Amino acid sequence: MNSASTRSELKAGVLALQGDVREHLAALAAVGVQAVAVRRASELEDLDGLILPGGESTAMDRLIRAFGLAEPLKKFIASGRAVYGSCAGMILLADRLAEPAVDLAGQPQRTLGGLPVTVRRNAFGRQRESFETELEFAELSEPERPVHAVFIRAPWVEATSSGVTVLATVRIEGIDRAVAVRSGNILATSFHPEVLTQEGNHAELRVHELFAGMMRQNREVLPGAEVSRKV
Ligand SMILES: NC(=O)CC[C@H](N)C(=O)O
Repeated sequence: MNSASTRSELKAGVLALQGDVREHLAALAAVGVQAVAVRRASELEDLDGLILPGGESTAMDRLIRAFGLAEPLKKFIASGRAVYGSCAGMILLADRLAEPAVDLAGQPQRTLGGLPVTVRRNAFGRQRESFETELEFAELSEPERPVHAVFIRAPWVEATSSGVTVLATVRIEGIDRAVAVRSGNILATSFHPEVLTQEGNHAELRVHELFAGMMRQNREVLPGAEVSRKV
């Protein structure tokens, strides 16, 4: 039997259709999690968790539909296993988009949903398309040490429903904008802790550690829940 609950090592997938897949695979490996690229529904079966990487959410949405992955991914998210979306991944996890992109046929982009928030794409405006800053981030190890956060045409969380915890904010024009949130098994950040700095180190590994902790906790909450883990 090859189910998540019978393996001692945590195993996480990174959706590998588009975006910064390699960086997330490397960050997971760096925190001691077995990491695999996911392109097919069958590859979701024995995972403890899944990362939706940064990239371009409209392109990812198109590829998700083209590969028949929308329903399997929605089921995975609903199964309670840990899911983490960075940047475009946050957009894909949002239940609602403030201003979804519209394709040539006039169709608004769709999301997978699961995270009960409203997300605004490319929210920081032209002057701040890409920037780096130090953030306070709740729930991380060494909470007094700020997170080095890299934002690239990033979204923010504009509104949250109850049950959503805001873990980090950035103050823009006097308003604190949520850039890291958690709701149950779902974690999302507007920024990219997985990217490499000029020194070749990950910008931040503690977010992936938090994600690994969510996977570990899940194993305790859902011991031997093989049936519900099947996607
Ligand atoms: N770095 C990113 O993932 C950017 C997200 C991108 N702006 C989008 O809408 O999908």
